[in-house]
Amino acid sequence: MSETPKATGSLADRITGPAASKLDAATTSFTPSASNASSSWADEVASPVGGQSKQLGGGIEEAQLDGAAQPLAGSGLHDAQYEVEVKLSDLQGDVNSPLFSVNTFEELGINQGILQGLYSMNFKKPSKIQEKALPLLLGNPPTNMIAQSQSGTGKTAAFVITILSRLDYSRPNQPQALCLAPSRELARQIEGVVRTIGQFVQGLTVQAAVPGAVERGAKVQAMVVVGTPGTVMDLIKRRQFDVSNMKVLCLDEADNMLDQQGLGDQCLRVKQMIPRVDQILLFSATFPDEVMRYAQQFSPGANEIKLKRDELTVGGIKQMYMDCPSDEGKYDILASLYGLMTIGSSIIFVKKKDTASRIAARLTEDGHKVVAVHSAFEGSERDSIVEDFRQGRAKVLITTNVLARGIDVSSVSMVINYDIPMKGRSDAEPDPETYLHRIGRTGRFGRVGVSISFVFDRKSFAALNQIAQHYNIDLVKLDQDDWDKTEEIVKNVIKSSRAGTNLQS
Ligand SMILES: Nc1ncnc2c1ncn2[C@@H]1O[C@H](COP(=O)(O)OP(=O)(O)OP(=O)(O)O)[C@@H](O)[C@H]1O
Repeated sequence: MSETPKATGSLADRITGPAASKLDAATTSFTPSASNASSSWADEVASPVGGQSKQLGGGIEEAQLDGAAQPLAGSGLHDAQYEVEVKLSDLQGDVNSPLFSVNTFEELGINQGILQGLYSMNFKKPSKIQEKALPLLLGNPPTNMIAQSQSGTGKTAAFVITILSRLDYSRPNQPQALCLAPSRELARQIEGVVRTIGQFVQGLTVQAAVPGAVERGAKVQAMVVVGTPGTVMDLIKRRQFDVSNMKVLCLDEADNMLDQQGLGDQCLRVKQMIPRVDQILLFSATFPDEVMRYAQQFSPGANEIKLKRDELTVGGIKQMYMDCPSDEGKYDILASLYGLMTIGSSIIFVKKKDTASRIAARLTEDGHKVVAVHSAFEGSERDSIVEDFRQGRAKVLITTNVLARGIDVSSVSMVINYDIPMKGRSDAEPDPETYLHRIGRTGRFGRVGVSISFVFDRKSFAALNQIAQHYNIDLVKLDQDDWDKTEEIVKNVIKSSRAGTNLQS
Protein backbone atom coordinates (compact mmCIF):
# COMPACT_ATOMS: atom_id res chain seq x y z
CA MET A 1 0.00 0.00 0.00
CA SER A 2 1.22 3.44 -0.81
CA GLU A 3 0.66 4.94 2.58
CA THR A 4 0.25 3.69 6.11
CA PRO A 5 -0.74 6.64 8.20
CA LYS A 6 -0.39 6.69 11.96
CA ALA A 7 -3.41 6.48 14.20
CA THR A 8 -3.34 10.12 15.14
CA GLY A 9 -5.75 12.49 13.42
CA SER A 10 -8.32 11.48 10.88
CA LEU A 11 -7.44 10.59 7.36
CA ALA A 12 -9.93 13.20 6.24
CA ASP A 13 -7.82 15.77 8.05
CA ARG A 14 -4.70 14.56 6.36
CA ILE A 15 -6.17 14.60 2.90
CA THR A 16 -7.20 17.94 1.58
CA GLY A 17 -9.04 18.93 -1.55
CA PRO A 18 -12.16 17.63 -3.22
CA ALA A 19 -11.33 14.00 -2.49
CA ALA A 20 -12.29 14.50 1.12
CA SER A 21 -15.59 16.15 0.46
CA LYS A 22 -18.17 13.39 0.89
CA LEU A 23 -16.77 11.78 4.00
CA ASP A 24 -17.97 13.75 6.92
CA ALA A 25 -15.13 13.75 9.38
CA ALA A 26 -16.41 16.50 11.62
CA THR A 27 -19.88 15.43 12.53
CA THR A 28 -21.21 12.44 14.35
CA SER A 29 -24.82 13.13 13.50
CA PHE A 30 -26.38 11.46 10.51
CA THR A 31 -26.93 13.36 7.34
CA PRO A 32 -29.97 11.88 5.68
CA SER A 33 -29.29 10.55 2.22
CA ALA A 34 -31.06 12.11 -0.68
CA SER A 35 -32.78 8.82 -1.45
CA ASN A 36 -35.94 9.13 0.52
CA ALA A 37 -36.37 12.80 -0.08
CA SER A 38 -37.17 12.30 -3.72
CA SER A 39 -40.60 11.53 -5.02
CA SER A 40 -39.63 11.03 -8.63
CA TRP A 41 -39.41 7.26 -8.41
CA ALA A 42 -43.01 6.62 -9.31
CA ASP A 43 -42.65 8.63 -12.49
CA GLU A 44 -39.86 6.46 -13.78
CA VAL A 45 -42.01 3.76 -15.36
CA ALA A 46 -41.41 3.73 -19.09
CA SER A 47 -44.28 1.55 -20.15
CA PRO A 48 -45.90 0.75 -23.43
CA VAL A 49 -48.67 -0.94 -21.45
CA GLY A 50 -49.45 1.58 -18.73
CA GLY A 51 -50.10 0.84 -15.08
CA GLN A 52 -53.10 1.22 -12.87
CA SER A 53 -53.35 3.54 -9.94
CA LYS A 54 -56.39 3.47 -7.73
CA GLN A 55 -56.55 5.40 -4.50
CA LEU A 56 -57.07 3.35 -1.42
CA GLY A 57 -56.56 3.70 2.30
CA GLY A 58 -55.52 0.45 3.89
CA GLY A 59 -53.68 0.03 7.17
CA ILE A 60 -51.41 -2.69 8.41
CA GLU A 61 -52.18 -4.54 11.58
CA GLU A 62 -49.28 -6.96 11.81
CA ALA A 63 -45.64 -7.08 10.80
CA GLN A 64 -44.45 -9.09 7.84
CA LEU A 65 -42.50 -12.29 7.96
CA ASP A 66 -39.35 -12.76 6.01
CA GLY A 67 -40.07 -14.27 2.61
CA ALA A 68 -37.62 -17.08 3.13
CA ALA A 69 -38.78 -17.75 6.65
CA GLN A 70 -40.66 -20.98 6.29
CA PRO A 71 -38.82 -23.17 3.84
CA LEU A 72 -35.45 -22.03 5.08
CA ALA A 73 -36.64 -22.27 8.64
CA GLY A 74 -36.74 -18.63 9.37
CA SER A 75 -34.50 -15.73 8.68
CA GLY A 76 -36.97 -13.18 9.93
CA LEU A 77 -37.85 -14.72 13.21
CA HIS A 78 -35.36 -12.87 15.35
CA ASP A 79 -37.09 -9.54 15.07
CA ALA A 80 -39.40 -8.23 17.68
CA GLN A 81 -42.15 -8.20 15.11
CA TYR A 82 -44.80 -6.48 17.15
CA GLU A 83 -42.40 -3.60 17.58
CA VAL A 84 -41.74 -3.24 13.88
CA GLU A 85 -45.35 -3.29 12.78
CA VAL A 86 -46.52 0.20 13.59
CA LYS A 87 -43.62 1.83 11.88
CA LEU A 88 -43.87 -0.37 8.82
CA SER A 89 -47.40 0.82 8.27
CA ASP A 90 -46.14 4.38 8.60
CA LEU A 91 -43.51 3.70 5.98
CA GLN A 92 -45.94 2.09 3.59
CA GLY A 93 -48.11 5.17 3.89
CA ASP A 94 -45.21 7.55 3.19
CA VAL A 95 -45.17 8.61 -0.44
CA ASN A 96 -41.39 9.10 -0.33
CA SER A 97 -40.66 5.58 0.90
CA PRO A 98 -39.78 2.75 -1.52
CA LEU A 99 -42.31 0.71 0.45
CA PHE A 100 -45.18 3.07 -0.34
CA SER A 101 -48.22 1.90 -2.26
CA VAL A 102 -51.82 2.97 -2.76
CA ASN A 103 -53.12 -0.38 -3.96
CA THR A 104 -53.79 -3.66 -2.24
CA PHE A 105 -52.50 -6.98 -3.56
CA GLU A 106 -56.10 -7.85 -4.60
CA GLU A 107 -56.28 -4.82 -6.82
CA LEU A 108 -53.15 -5.93 -8.65
CA GLY A 109 -55.06 -8.88 -10.10
CA ILE A 110 -53.24 -11.64 -8.24
CA ASN A 111 -55.06 -14.95 -7.97
CA GLN A 112 -56.52 -16.29 -4.74
CA GLY A 113 -53.99 -19.05 -3.98
CA ILE A 114 -51.06 -16.65 -4.35
CA LEU A 115 -52.83 -14.00 -2.26
CA GLN A 116 -53.24 -16.55 0.52
CA GLY A 117 -49.50 -17.25 0.38
CA LEU A 118 -48.69 -13.53 0.62
CA TYR A 119 -51.04 -13.06 3.55
CA SER A 120 -49.58 -16.07 5.35
CA MET A 121 -46.25 -14.21 5.23
CA ASN A 122 -47.95 -11.14 6.68
CA PHE A 123 -47.47 -9.14 3.51
CA LYS A 124 -50.36 -6.74 3.86
CA LYS A 125 -49.63 -4.22 1.18
CA PRO A 126 -47.37 -4.21 -1.86
CA SER A 127 -44.18 -2.18 -1.84
CA LYS A 128 -43.64 0.46 -4.51
CA ILE A 129 -41.81 -1.88 -6.90
CA GLN A 130 -44.49 -4.53 -6.46
CA GLU A 131 -47.26 -2.04 -7.06
CA LYS A 132 -45.62 -0.54 -10.12
CA ALA A 133 -44.30 -3.72 -11.69
CA LEU A 134 -47.08 -6.24 -11.10
CA PRO A 135 -49.77 -4.72 -13.35
CA LEU A 136 -47.20 -4.64 -16.15
CA LEU A 137 -45.84 -8.09 -15.35
CA LEU A 138 -49.26 -9.75 -15.18
CA GLY A 139 -50.72 -8.09 -18.28
CA ASN A 140 -51.50 -10.00 -21.46
CA PRO A 141 -49.88 -10.56 -23.81
CA PRO A 142 -46.83 -11.04 -21.57
CA THR A 143 -44.26 -8.25 -21.83
CA ASN A 144 -40.60 -8.25 -20.88
CA MET A 145 -39.48 -6.21 -17.88
CA ILE A 146 -36.31 -4.56 -16.63
CA ALA A 147 -36.97 -3.52 -13.04
CA GLN A 148 -34.79 -1.67 -10.58
CA SER A 149 -35.61 -1.06 -6.95
CA GLN A 150 -33.57 -0.48 -3.81
CA SER A 151 -32.19 -3.44 -1.85
CA GLY A 152 -34.67 -5.14 0.45
CA THR A 153 -37.80 -3.67 -1.12
CA GLY A 154 -39.45 -6.89 -2.30
CA LYS A 155 -38.27 -7.52 -5.87
CA THR A 156 -38.28 -11.29 -5.26
CA ALA A 157 -42.01 -11.42 -4.52
CA ALA A 158 -42.67 -9.33 -7.65
CA PHE A 159 -41.08 -11.87 -9.99
CA VAL A 160 -42.21 -14.89 -7.99
CA ILE A 161 -45.86 -13.75 -8.18
CA THR A 162 -45.41 -13.31 -11.93
CA ILE A 163 -43.92 -16.78 -12.37
CA LEU A 164 -46.68 -18.40 -10.32
CA SER A 165 -49.30 -16.54 -12.36
CA ARG A 166 -47.97 -17.80 -15.69
CA LEU A 167 -47.78 -21.55 -15.07
CA ASP A 168 -49.94 -24.24 -16.63
CA TYR A 169 -50.78 -26.28 -13.54
CA SER A 170 -51.98 -29.25 -15.57
CA ARG A 171 -48.33 -30.00 -16.48
CA PRO A 172 -46.53 -30.43 -13.13
CA ASN A 173 -43.49 -32.22 -14.59
CA GLN A 174 -42.87 -29.75 -17.40
CA PRO A 175 -40.35 -26.98 -16.66
CA GLN A 176 -42.10 -23.70 -17.50
CA ALA A 177 -40.21 -21.03 -15.61
CA LEU A 178 -36.49 -20.59 -15.04
CA CYS A 179 -35.02 -18.18 -12.54
CA LEU A 180 -31.25 -17.66 -12.49
CA ALA A 181 -29.26 -16.19 -9.61
CA PRO A 182 -25.52 -15.58 -9.14
CA SER A 183 -24.97 -17.81 -6.09
CA ARG A 184 -26.25 -21.13 -4.80
CA GLU A 185 -27.36 -19.43 -1.59
CA LEU A 186 -29.48 -16.90 -3.44
CA ALA A 187 -30.94 -19.56 -5.74
CA ARG A 188 -31.91 -21.64 -2.69
CA GLN A 189 -33.41 -18.58 -1.03
CA ILE A 190 -35.51 -17.78 -4.11
CA GLU A 191 -36.61 -21.43 -4.28
CA GLY A 192 -37.79 -20.99 -0.68
CA VAL A 193 -39.74 -17.85 -1.54
CA VAL A 194 -41.42 -19.63 -4.48
CA ARG A 195 -42.46 -22.44 -2.14
CA THR A 196 -43.74 -20.09 0.54
CA ILE A 197 -45.70 -17.75 -1.70
CA GLY A 198 -46.94 -20.80 -3.63
CA GLN A 199 -47.82 -22.94 -0.63
CA PHE A 200 -51.58 -22.68 -1.28
CA VAL A 201 -51.29 -23.05 -5.03
CA GLN A 202 -52.47 -26.55 -5.92
CA GLY A 203 -50.06 -28.67 -7.92
CA LEU A 204 -47.03 -26.36 -7.84
CA THR A 205 -43.69 -28.08 -8.31
CA VAL A 206 -40.34 -26.35 -7.68
CA GLN A 207 -36.75 -27.53 -8.02
CA ALA A 208 -33.29 -26.08 -7.46
CA ALA A 209 -30.58 -26.44 -10.10
CA VAL A 210 -27.43 -25.59 -8.14
CA PRO A 211 -24.21 -27.64 -7.97
CA GLY A 212 -24.96 -31.05 -6.46
CA ALA A 213 -28.76 -30.68 -6.47
CA VAL A 214 -29.59 -32.72 -9.59
CA GLU A 215 -28.05 -36.16 -9.95
CA ARG A 216 -26.25 -37.01 -13.16
CA GLY A 217 -28.73 -38.43 -15.64
CA ALA A 218 -31.79 -37.43 -13.60
CA LYS A 219 -34.42 -35.25 -15.27
CA VAL A 220 -35.38 -31.82 -14.05
CA GLN A 221 -39.10 -32.29 -13.55
CA ALA A 222 -40.59 -29.24 -11.90
CA MET A 223 -42.62 -26.35 -13.25
CA VAL A 224 -40.36 -23.76 -11.64
CA VAL A 225 -36.59 -24.20 -11.70
CA VAL A 226 -34.30 -21.88 -9.75
CA GLY A 227 -30.60 -22.23 -10.37
CA THR A 228 -27.16 -20.88 -11.05
CA PRO A 229 -26.17 -20.32 -14.69
CA GLY A 230 -23.30 -22.83 -14.95
CA THR A 231 -25.30 -25.72 -13.54
CA VAL A 232 -28.38 -24.86 -15.60
CA MET A 233 -26.28 -24.66 -18.75
CA ASP A 234 -24.80 -28.12 -18.09
CA LEU A 235 -28.23 -29.64 -17.37
CA ILE A 236 -29.68 -28.30 -20.61
CA LYS A 237 -26.64 -29.46 -22.61
CA ARG A 238 -26.88 -32.95 -21.13
CA ARG A 239 -30.59 -33.01 -22.00
CA GLN A 240 -31.58 -33.43 -18.38
CA PHE A 241 -33.51 -30.17 -18.48
CA ASP A 242 -36.16 -29.70 -21.18
CA VAL A 243 -36.50 -26.00 -21.93
CA SER A 244 -38.83 -26.33 -24.91
CA ASN A 245 -41.88 -24.97 -23.05
CA MET A 246 -40.59 -21.95 -21.19
CA LYS A 247 -43.02 -19.23 -20.26
CA VAL A 248 -40.77 -17.08 -18.06
CA LEU A 249 -37.02 -16.54 -17.87
CA CYS A 250 -36.01 -14.38 -14.91
CA LEU A 251 -32.55 -13.10 -14.01
CA ASP A 252 -32.26 -11.88 -10.44
CA GLU A 253 -29.28 -9.57 -9.82
CA ALA A 254 -29.47 -9.10 -13.57
CA ASP A 255 -26.64 -6.57 -13.91
CA ASN A 256 -24.30 -9.06 -12.28
CA MET A 257 -25.69 -11.91 -14.37
CA LEU A 258 -25.20 -10.02 -17.63
CA ASP A 259 -21.76 -8.67 -16.76
CA GLN A 260 -19.48 -9.49 -19.67
CA GLN A 261 -16.56 -10.08 -17.35
CA GLY A 262 -18.45 -12.59 -15.24
CA LEU A 263 -21.62 -14.59 -15.72
CA GLY A 264 -22.74 -12.82 -18.91
CA ASP A 265 -21.57 -15.52 -21.31
CA GLN A 266 -23.24 -18.32 -19.39
CA CYS A 267 -26.55 -16.48 -19.13
CA LEU A 268 -26.51 -15.66 -22.81
CA ARG A 269 -25.84 -19.29 -23.67
CA VAL A 270 -28.71 -20.44 -21.46
CA LYS A 271 -31.00 -17.98 -23.21
CA GLN A 272 -29.83 -19.15 -26.63
CA MET A 273 -30.60 -22.75 -25.71
CA ILE A 274 -34.23 -21.86 -24.90
CA PRO A 275 -36.11 -22.01 -28.23
CA ARG A 276 -38.82 -19.55 -27.18
CA VAL A 277 -39.99 -17.85 -24.03
CA ASP A 278 -43.01 -15.61 -23.42
CA GLN A 279 -41.47 -13.23 -20.92
CA ILE A 280 -37.94 -12.22 -19.92
CA LEU A 281 -37.59 -10.48 -16.55
CA LEU A 282 -34.47 -8.70 -15.32
CA PHE A 283 -34.38 -7.49 -11.72
CA SER A 284 -31.70 -5.72 -9.69
CA ALA A 285 -31.05 -2.83 -7.35
CA THR A 286 -28.32 -1.62 -9.70
CA PHE A 287 -28.10 -1.29 -13.47
CA PRO A 288 -24.95 0.55 -14.51
CA ASP A 289 -25.40 2.29 -17.88
CA GLU A 290 -23.16 -0.06 -19.83
CA VAL A 291 -25.06 -3.13 -18.55
CA MET A 292 -28.42 -1.48 -19.13
CA ARG A 293 -27.73 -1.27 -22.84
CA TYR A 294 -26.96 -4.97 -22.96
CA ALA A 295 -29.98 -5.71 -20.74
CA GLN A 296 -32.20 -4.01 -23.30
CA GLN A 297 -30.91 -6.37 -25.98
CA PHE A 298 -31.30 -9.38 -23.74
CA SER A 299 -34.87 -8.43 -22.82
CA PRO A 300 -36.13 -6.68 -25.96
CA GLY A 301 -39.08 -4.28 -25.83
CA ALA A 302 -39.11 -4.46 -22.04
CA ASN A 303 -41.06 -2.18 -19.76
CA GLU A 304 -38.49 -0.38 -17.66
CA ILE A 305 -38.70 0.73 -14.06
CA LYS A 306 -35.57 2.65 -13.21
CA LEU A 307 -34.14 4.61 -10.31
CA LYS A 308 -31.93 7.63 -10.35
CA ARG A 309 -28.51 7.20 -8.79
CA ASP A 310 -29.27 9.32 -5.76
CA GLU A 311 -32.43 7.32 -5.08
CA LEU A 312 -30.57 4.05 -4.76
CA THR A 313 -29.54 4.06 -1.14
CA VAL A 314 -32.00 3.03 1.54
CA GLY A 315 -32.58 5.68 4.20
CA GLY A 316 -32.73 3.08 6.98
CA ILE A 317 -29.10 2.10 6.46
CA LYS A 318 -26.86 4.48 8.38
CA GLN A 319 -23.60 4.55 6.49
CA MET A 320 -20.45 5.16 8.49
CA TYR A 321 -16.73 4.70 8.14
CA MET A 322 -13.74 4.16 10.34
CA ASP A 323 -10.27 5.52 9.75
CA CYS A 324 -8.04 2.60 10.78
CA PRO A 325 -4.35 2.96 11.69
CA SER A 326 -3.12 0.54 9.00
CA ASP A 327 -4.20 -2.45 6.93
CA GLU A 328 -3.10 -4.79 9.70
CA GLY A 329 -4.63 -2.44 12.30
CA LYS A 330 -8.09 -3.05 10.84
CA TYR A 331 -8.16 -6.34 12.71
CA ASP A 332 -8.01 -4.73 16.15
CA ILE A 333 -10.79 -2.32 15.25
CA LEU A 334 -12.87 -5.23 14.02
CA ALA A 335 -12.27 -7.18 17.22
CA SER A 336 -13.30 -4.13 19.25
CA LEU A 337 -16.56 -3.96 17.33
CA TYR A 338 -17.47 -7.56 18.17
CA GLY A 339 -19.80 -6.63 21.02
CA LEU A 340 -21.75 -4.30 18.74
CA MET A 341 -21.82 -6.91 15.99
CA THR A 342 -23.64 -9.38 18.17
CA ILE A 343 -26.48 -7.10 19.27
CA GLY A 344 -28.18 -8.30 16.11
CA SER A 345 -26.40 -10.27 13.40
CA SER A 346 -23.54 -8.95 11.28
CA ILE A 347 -21.80 -9.64 8.01
CA ILE A 348 -18.16 -8.74 7.44
CA PHE A 349 -17.16 -8.43 3.78
CA VAL A 350 -13.56 -8.93 2.70
CA LYS A 351 -11.98 -9.08 -0.72
CA LYS A 352 -10.17 -12.40 -0.55
CA LYS A 353 -11.11 -15.88 0.61
CA ASP A 354 -7.81 -16.12 2.50
CA THR A 355 -8.57 -12.97 4.44
CA ALA A 356 -12.00 -14.32 5.39
CA SER A 357 -10.50 -17.55 6.72
CA ARG A 358 -7.61 -15.80 8.44
CA ILE A 359 -9.79 -13.25 10.24
CA ALA A 360 -12.27 -15.92 11.26
CA ALA A 361 -9.47 -18.06 12.74
CA ARG A 362 -7.98 -15.11 14.59
CA LEU A 363 -11.28 -13.91 16.02
CA THR A 364 -12.04 -17.46 17.13
CA GLU A 365 -8.63 -17.71 18.80
CA ASP A 366 -9.39 -14.45 20.55
CA GLY A 367 -12.53 -16.02 22.03
CA HIS A 368 -15.17 -14.69 19.63
CA LYS A 369 -17.83 -16.77 17.94
CA VAL A 370 -17.79 -16.25 14.18
CA VAL A 371 -18.24 -18.28 11.00
CA ALA A 372 -16.76 -17.80 7.55
CA VAL A 373 -18.05 -18.83 4.15
CA HIS A 374 -16.69 -18.36 0.66
CA SER A 375 -16.43 -20.14 -2.65
CA ALA A 376 -13.61 -22.46 -1.56
CA PHE A 377 -16.05 -24.22 0.77
CA GLU A 378 -17.84 -27.28 -0.48
CA GLY A 379 -21.53 -26.74 -1.40
CA SER A 380 -23.22 -28.59 1.45
CA GLU A 381 -20.89 -26.95 3.96
CA ARG A 382 -21.81 -23.55 2.54
CA ASP A 383 -25.48 -24.42 2.91
CA SER A 384 -25.16 -25.44 6.53
CA ILE A 385 -23.08 -22.39 7.55
CA VAL A 386 -25.52 -19.99 5.89
CA GLU A 387 -28.42 -21.86 7.49
CA ASP A 388 -26.78 -21.43 10.92
CA PHE A 389 -26.51 -17.74 10.20
CA ARG A 390 -30.14 -17.46 9.06
CA GLN A 391 -31.25 -19.23 12.22
CA GLY A 392 -29.23 -16.97 14.48
CA ARG A 393 -27.05 -19.85 15.71
CA ALA A 394 -24.13 -17.92 14.24
CA LYS A 395 -24.38 -14.16 14.57
CA VAL A 396 -21.23 -12.98 12.81
CA LEU A 397 -20.54 -14.12 9.26
CA ILE A 398 -17.31 -13.32 7.45
CA THR A 399 -17.55 -13.64 3.69
CA THR A 400 -16.53 -12.39 0.27
CA ASN A 401 -18.61 -10.86 -2.51
CA VAL A 402 -20.14 -14.29 -3.06
CA LEU A 403 -22.84 -13.32 -0.53
CA ALA A 404 -22.94 -9.60 -1.35
CA ARG A 405 -26.13 -9.84 -3.35
CA GLY A 406 -29.69 -10.80 -2.59
CA ILE A 407 -29.24 -12.63 0.69
CA ASP A 408 -32.20 -11.75 2.89
CA VAL A 409 -31.65 -12.23 6.62
CA SER A 410 -33.72 -9.61 8.34
CA SER A 411 -31.88 -9.81 11.67
CA VAL A 412 -28.70 -8.38 10.10
CA SER A 413 -28.19 -5.02 11.76
CA MET A 414 -24.56 -4.38 10.84
CA VAL A 415 -22.47 -4.76 7.70
CA ILE A 416 -18.74 -4.16 7.80
CA ASN A 417 -16.73 -3.46 4.69
CA TYR A 418 -13.38 -4.69 6.01
CA ASP A 419 -12.06 -4.07 2.50
CA ILE A 420 -13.58 -1.36 0.32
CA PRO A 421 -15.05 -3.11 -2.75
CA MET A 422 -12.90 -2.57 -5.85
CA LYS A 423 -13.51 -3.61 -9.42
CA GLY A 424 -11.65 -6.45 -11.13
CA ARG A 425 -8.34 -8.00 -10.25
CA SER A 426 -6.29 -4.88 -10.65
CA ASP A 427 -8.12 -3.19 -7.78
CA ALA A 428 -7.81 0.07 -9.65
CA GLU A 429 -11.38 1.34 -9.45
CA PRO A 430 -13.93 1.41 -6.63
CA ASP A 431 -17.03 -0.72 -7.13
CA PRO A 432 -20.11 1.31 -6.15
CA GLU A 433 -22.56 -1.42 -7.18
CA THR A 434 -20.98 -4.03 -4.93
CA TYR A 435 -20.86 -1.48 -2.10
CA LEU A 436 -24.59 -0.89 -2.43
CA HIS A 437 -25.44 -4.59 -2.51
CA ARG A 438 -23.18 -5.34 0.45
CA ILE A 439 -24.66 -2.67 2.71
CA GLY A 440 -28.11 -3.70 1.50
CA ARG A 441 -27.82 -6.94 3.51
CA THR A 442 -29.07 -4.80 6.39
CA GLY A 443 -32.00 -2.39 6.51
CA ARG A 444 -34.35 -4.92 4.87
CA PHE A 445 -37.91 -3.79 4.15
CA GLY A 446 -37.97 -0.74 6.37
CA ARG A 447 -35.65 -1.97 9.07
CA VAL A 448 -32.69 0.04 10.27
CA GLY A 449 -29.06 -1.02 10.11
CA VAL A 450 -25.51 0.26 10.20
CA SER A 451 -22.76 -0.12 7.66
CA ILE A 452 -19.17 0.58 8.66
CA SER A 453 -16.51 0.81 5.96
CA PHE A 454 -12.85 0.54 6.95
CA VAL A 455 -10.34 2.87 5.33
CA PHE A 456 -6.67 3.04 6.24
CA ASP A 457 -4.71 4.76 3.50
CA ARG A 458 -5.05 7.33 0.77
CA LYS A 459 -6.23 4.78 -1.77
CA SER A 460 -8.95 3.19 0.36
CA PHE A 461 -10.11 6.61 1.53
CA ALA A 462 -10.29 7.94 -2.02
CA ALA A 463 -12.17 4.82 -3.13
CA LEU A 464 -14.79 5.19 -0.41
CA ASN A 465 -15.06 8.87 -1.17
CA GLN A 466 -15.71 8.13 -4.84
CA ILE A 467 -18.44 5.71 -3.85
CA ALA A 468 -20.00 8.37 -1.62
CA GLN A 469 -19.87 10.85 -4.46
CA HIS A 470 -21.34 8.33 -6.88
CA TYR A 471 -24.49 8.05 -4.75
CA ASN A 472 -24.34 11.60 -3.43
CA ILE A 473 -24.33 10.45 0.17
CA ASP A 474 -22.53 11.65 3.26
CA LEU A 475 -20.82 9.06 5.40
CA VAL A 476 -20.34 9.59 9.10
CA LYS A 477 -16.94 9.09 10.63
CA LEU A 478 -16.71 6.91 13.71
CA ASP A 479 -13.88 7.87 16.00
CA GLN A 480 -11.55 5.02 16.95
CA ASP A 481 -10.02 7.22 19.62
CA ASP A 482 -13.36 7.65 21.39
CA TRP A 483 -14.91 4.23 21.71
CA ASP A 484 -17.62 5.33 24.13
CA LYS A 485 -18.98 7.74 21.60
CA THR A 486 -18.62 5.29 18.72
CA GLU A 487 -20.47 2.64 20.69
CA GLU A 488 -23.21 5.03 21.59
CA ILE A 489 -23.76 6.10 17.98
CA VAL A 490 -23.85 2.56 16.66
CA LYS A 491 -25.96 1.23 19.53
CA ASN A 492 -28.51 3.98 19.11
CA VAL A 493 -29.14 2.89 15.55
CA ILE A 494 -29.02 -0.87 16.09
CA LYS A 495 -31.17 -0.83 19.18
CA SER A 496 -33.68 1.41 17.46
CA SER A 497 -34.07 -1.19 14.73
CA ARG A 498 -35.05 -3.69 17.36
CA ALA A 499 -37.19 -1.26 19.28
CA GLY A 500 -38.88 -0.12 16.11
CA THR A 501 -38.48 3.52 16.97
CA ASN A 502 -36.30 4.59 14.12
CA LEU A 503 -37.58 2.95 11.00
CA GLN A 504 -37.98 6.17 9.14
CA SER A 505 -34.93 7.96 7.93
N1 LIG B 1 -45.21 -6.47 0.45
C1 LIG B 1 -44.44 -6.86 1.43
N2 LIG B 1 -44.81 -6.70 2.70
C2 LIG B 1 -43.99 -7.07 3.71
N3 LIG B 1 -42.76 -7.62 3.54
C3 LIG B 1 -42.34 -7.82 2.30
C4 LIG B 1 -43.14 -7.46 1.18
N4 LIG B 1 -42.47 -7.77 0.07
C5 LIG B 1 -41.29 -8.30 0.46
N5 LIG B 1 -41.20 -8.34 1.80
C6 LIG B 1 -40.06 -8.81 2.61
O1 LIG B 1 -39.01 -7.87 2.41
C7 LIG B 1 -37.75 -8.53 2.50
C8 LIG B 1 -36.87 -8.10 1.33
O2 LIG B 1 -37.40 -8.59 0.12
P1 LIG B 1 -36.47 -9.11 -1.07
O3 LIG B 1 -35.48 -10.09 -0.55
O4 LIG B 1 -37.36 -9.54 -2.16
O5 LIG B 1 -35.73 -7.76 -1.46
P2 LIG B 1 -35.00 -7.37 -2.81
O6 LIG B 1 -35.65 -6.14 -3.30
O7 LIG B 1 -34.94 -8.55 -3.72
O8 LIG B 1 -33.57 -7.01 -2.25
P3 LIG B 1 -32.08 -7.22 -2.88
O9 LIG B 1 -31.91 -6.14 -3.89
O10 LIG B 1 -31.18 -7.06 -1.70
O11 LIG B 1 -32.05 -8.59 -3.48
C9 LIG B 1 -38.04 -10.01 2.51
O12 LIG B 1 -37.85 -10.49 3.83
C10 LIG B 1 -39.48 -10.13 2.11
O13 LIG B 1 -40.11 -11.23 2.71
